[in-house]
Formats: sequence, C-alpha cells, structure tokens
Amino acid sequence: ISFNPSSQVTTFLNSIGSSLHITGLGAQYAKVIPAGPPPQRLPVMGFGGQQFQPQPSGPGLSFSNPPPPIGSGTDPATQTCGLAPPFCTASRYRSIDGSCNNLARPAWGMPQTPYGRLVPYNYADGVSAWPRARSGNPLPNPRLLSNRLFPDLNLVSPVWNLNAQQWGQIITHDMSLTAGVAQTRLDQCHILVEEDKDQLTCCDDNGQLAPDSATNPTCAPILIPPNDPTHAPYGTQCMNFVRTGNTRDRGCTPPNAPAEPITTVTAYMDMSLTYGSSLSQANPIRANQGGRMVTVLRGGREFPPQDPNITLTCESAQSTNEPCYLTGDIRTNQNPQLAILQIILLREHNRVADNLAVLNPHWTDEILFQEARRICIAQYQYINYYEYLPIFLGLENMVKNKLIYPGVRGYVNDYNPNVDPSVLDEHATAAFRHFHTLIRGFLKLVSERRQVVGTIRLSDWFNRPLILEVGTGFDDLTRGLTEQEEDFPDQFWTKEITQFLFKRDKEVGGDLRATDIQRGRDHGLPPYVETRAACGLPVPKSFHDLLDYISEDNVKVLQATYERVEDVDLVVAGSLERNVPGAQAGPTFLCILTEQFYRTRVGDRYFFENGADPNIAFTPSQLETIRRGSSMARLLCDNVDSIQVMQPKAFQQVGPGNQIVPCSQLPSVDYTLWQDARGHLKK
Ligand code: HEM
Repeated sequence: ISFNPSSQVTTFLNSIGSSLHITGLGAQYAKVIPAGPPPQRLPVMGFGGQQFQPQPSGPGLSFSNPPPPIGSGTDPATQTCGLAPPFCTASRYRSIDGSCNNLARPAWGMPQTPYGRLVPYNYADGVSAWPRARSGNPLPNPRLLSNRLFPDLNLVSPVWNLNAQQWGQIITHDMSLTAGVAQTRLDQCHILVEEDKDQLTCCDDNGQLAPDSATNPTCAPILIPPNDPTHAPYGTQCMNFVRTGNTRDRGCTPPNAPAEPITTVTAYMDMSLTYGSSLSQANPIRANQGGRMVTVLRGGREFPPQDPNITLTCESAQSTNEPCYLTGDIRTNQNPQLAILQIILLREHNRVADNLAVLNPHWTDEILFQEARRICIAQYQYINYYEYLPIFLGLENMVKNKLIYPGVRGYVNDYNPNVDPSVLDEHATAAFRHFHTLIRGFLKLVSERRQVVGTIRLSDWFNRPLILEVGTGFDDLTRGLTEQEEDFPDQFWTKEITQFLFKRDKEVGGDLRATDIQRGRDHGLPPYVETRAACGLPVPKSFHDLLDYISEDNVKVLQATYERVEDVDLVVAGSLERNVPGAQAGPTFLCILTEQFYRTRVGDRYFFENGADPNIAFTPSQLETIRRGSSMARLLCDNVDSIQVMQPKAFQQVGPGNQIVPCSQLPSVDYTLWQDARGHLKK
C-alpha cells in the first residue's frame, strides 16, 4: 500500500469544501451565561520569527475551514457550548482552561465544547438517533464484533516497550474526555464544573438491565449475545454504557441540528491532566508556595494529595485509607502505569519549580508556578512530537506533513490562527483508541539490575493505585514500563480489557473493544468507507475490495456480520487495516492521526517552538536546551528515586544502539538559562 497523506488530505478538503462547522450556542443556553462584553479582538500575532519560516502548507491547512466571521451565528468563540470568556488579555502564560489561546476565537480548544469533525454525523435520524445499517436494520452487536474480530493472542512488539503504549494514554488524557451525563453540573455561578465519574446505571453491576434502560434516551447498554463464551455462564445480560453528553442535552444546538458530543478537558497539548482544565480543578492542587503543586510525602517520596471521593474515584479500593490520587484529571487512578506517569509529571513540575526558585529567589509563587508549568509543557511537547509520535506516525510521514522539523535550530513559526485545535471525534473515538491494542494484560516489576521480580495482573489493579506504594512497587513498575515489550499493533487485544475490564471483585468484567465500537456509534461517527473517502483513499465498493487493505479472514467475518460494506464501522475496519510501513496504524487511522497532530501543533499559539511573540517565546538558547535536554529517559531518571540507569531511548527496548547508561550521562535541560538577574519577571 502506498500512502501519501498530503495529497490525500488535500483531496479531502476539496471533497467537503467548507461544510465543517461547530454549531453554536442556542438561545436557551445563553440565558445562564452572565452577560459580558463581546470578545475583544486582539491583534493576532503574525509570522515573523527569526530563523525558520515554514510555508503554511501542511496537511491541516487543507482540512481546515476558513473561520466564520465573529458574530456570524456559527462562530465558536461567541457561541460555544462551554463558556466563552468575556474578553482576552494578552498573557505570557496559557490559561488553565485553554481560553484565549486563539485570540480571535477564545473558546477554541476549551473544555465543554464539541469534538471537531472531519466527516458529518451519521445518526439514523440526522439528529441523534442511534446509527443503523443502510437497510434500517440494527448494526451488528458490538460485543459479537469484539469477540470475533479482536480475540486475545499474545504477539509482542520486537522494538517498542510498554512505556510507548502507556505514554499514549497520557497524551489522550491531556487532549480529550467524553462528557458523562452526571460528570458536569452548573455551580451557583453557572460555571460548568467537572464532577466525578458517571453515575447513571443502564446496566447494573451484576450485568442486568436497569428498568428504564430501554426508555432512558441516555442509555445504550451493550447487550450480551446469549452464546457469549465469557459471559453466558454468568447470565450477564449487558454491559453499562451511557451516551456522551452533547450539545443538544445542554440546549446549545438548534432544533434538527445534529447532537455534537462534548469533551470536558482542554484540547491543547498542555498537560491539563497535571494542572487541571478549570480553575476549580487547578486551585486545590496548587501548593501556593514556591510555585509548587500539592504533594504528600510518604517514605520521603512525593505523591499527589488524596482524592476526597475515594469510593467513587478508586472504586476498587478496599479501604478509605488506601491511596487514591487527586490530580488534574479524573482518570489518573484507572490503571497503575497511568498513575505512575501522572506522578512523574507532577514531580517534574515541582522539581523544575524548585530549580527556578533557587535561581530566582525574587520570583513570586505565581511566577514560579507559571514558568515551571511553561517549561514542563515545552519539555513534554518536545518528547511527544520528537520522540513519541514518530514511533506511531512514522518519522518520514511526520516530516513530510510538517509535524516536526528534526535538526532545526531556532523558532518554527507555523502557528496558524485559522486552524481549529479541537480534538477530532474521528481521532479520539476511533483512531487513537486503536492503540488499546498495545496494552499488556500482565505488568512486570523489574529491579535496577533489570531482573523481573514480580508480575501483576492488570484487572486486579484497575482503579486501585495501592500497588504503587507497596514496597518498591512504584520504582519496579516504572522499570517494567521500560523493560517489557508493548503488545503488537494488530487486531489481537488482551482479554484483560475485553473480558475483565474494571471487574473489581467479580470474575468477569467489561469489554473495552465493544465499548469503543458502541462509543463510535453513540457519537455518530462516519462509516469506514466515508472516512476513507474523506482521506482521499480508495473507497471500497464491495467487501471484496476490502482485500486490498484487510486480510481475507477478516473480510470474511465482516461480510458475514455486516449487510453492506457501507455499513462497516470506522472503529472496526480501521483497526483491521494492515499497518503502513514505519507506522503503527493502517492508512485510514494514519490519515486521521496525522491531521490531528498537525492541528494540535499549528493551532496552539503557545507551542514551544513558536517564536513569533517575544512575550511568549522561549529565548533561542532556552529553546535549544529544551531540545537537547528533554527526553523520556531524563524524565524517568529525574523523578524516580532508585532509577540510576536508563536506556537513552526510553520508549524503545534495550538493544543495540540503545544500551543502558548511567542517568548522569543523559543530557539534561540547563535551567540556569532561566535566571532572571535583571528581574524582568518580578511583579
Ligand atoms: C490500560 C490502559 C488503558 C485502559 C484501561 C483504557 C481504558 C479506556 C476507557 C475505559 C475509555 C473510555 C471508554 C468509553 O466509555 O468510551 C478509554 C478511552 C480512550 N482511550 Fe483508553 N485505555 C487505556 C490506554 C489507552 C492508550 C494507550 C491509548 C492511546 C494511545 C488510549 C486512547 C484512548 C482514547 C483516545 C480514548 C477516548 C478519550 C475521550 O475522548 O474520552 N487508551 N480508554
């Protein structure tokens, strides 16, 4: 298969013209927003950097629409389903909620706004009804599809380690979170605040349908086929599934316009999972001293503060005394490896803040916090774009499509205020979820001499981070991330997430693959063939045509399960395509991922390589030290006490060209370049 995203992406735009738009806030919702002055249009910073001036011709530009004029009625800045700020002031620092990153459209990328879309909604009634086959019949049962097409087979990656898998979940949680029905509420000032987990039961803990599951419009429980190999013996009828909160639920969509699912965290790659996506999330986790975030010391090591709502947040905890972490993201405790990386990012913030405090004793807590945050986000963006993403999207593909500029010196001024940084639904609900395939069911604990000293079963530790604080659990599991292979990117999924997800004390549990398929339908994602068309890829007209990109065995199952090729779900067929050489996804998902990470980069005014605005930009020497000194390996070395040695490429297994070295040999960021002797930042 040959794949050329640039040209395909261009074809895509030509095919849809400017039909994409985010529907705005309806009159009903406007009532609850305190009236404020209209958004002030600050001059948008143009290009004008010092050294490197890429032509604005990446893939995203062809996908993006020209923005609607302010006040046109469809302008997301004035009419989002979140809360557009009344006005923007020029700030050196990102806001916590992503507002005012785009000065002309201050609500772009904010929490409580709809996911972006490449292809129009596919609801049965064009508004919100559950998608159906072209014939009007129901689509195939998602649990059946999961069992037939995504069984367990333990094939592992020969190159990449589990850290590569796990870091992907960090990026995911930074960029999007589907709105749960009970997840948000309006507080007394009519501000949307995030609550804990979804509390609606459409199918109870014993797998039995709730009495109103058929009539409650927010319920779409996954039904278990009677001959289900895992669940039939237990008499399970269903798995819980609650539809994502959308613009119609919130009264933001005009009658007859499609319901647009809402995401509740900032879309930007801004470490919102560490800092929070709203002030109500951010304030309680700031220490308000020395620029630090709140931590508690146990055994001389820093951990996040305790979540006051342990029974909801850490549902598997067996006592309220067990650790349950409160961070910027409500999913932190979901699995042990995720919690580890969250803690490492938190410790990194405090480490950087401490360094800055020594260099700049005159800086206030606020300056120390914001400067440390800004540096940490830059290090993290560097790791994501230059170390992590090339593994999944392919280095050549990324360079060709202007997602990265390896070897560049100085600024890359490719910020484009017309690019909407929203997270695409096709990305969050289909393409990026494909990497659930990489998850391993058993996690290794590894000693400093890289010997396996134990193994834990994933489903024993969902929503129960206690294991990190038992003995040397934290450090051993961290080394396990770097030592253990990630699963192979293929159609085989560990049954820890397809048969035992969140099982708690039960013998069997949920199914993440079936959930992904159901979520795709919930969001009215376009069918597979339409997405291929949008990407400019050849469009199959029959099941037989699928053989060009999907194996014969899989095509047979698709043909036996779906009525027509046009009915096939994007989530399903996208995950069955053969991988593009050098990447870890097939052509359709690679097209979506490439587009997303292009937008995430050029739609972010604060992207670390952007030097157009001197008030925001790093100095050239600061930028160079971030590039030279940031790495996944360094992040682990700096924040895990007993890790003294590491392989330099910490997403890759140890091997030729990637041997373990003392941490002291790894380059690091030179923070002395932030010494502010002249007191520029003194307030
Ligand atoms: C043990 C590891 C993981 C577990 C247990 C897990 C579990 C989940 C669950 C339960 C959901 C919500 C499903 C729904 O109700 O729709 C979800 C969503 C998602 N996951 Fe994972 N996941 C894991 C790792 C990953 C990784 C490695 C990636 C990507 C590299 C990823 C990407 C996503 C994405 C993009 C979403 C949708 C986010 C949103 O917009 O709400 N996950 N995952």
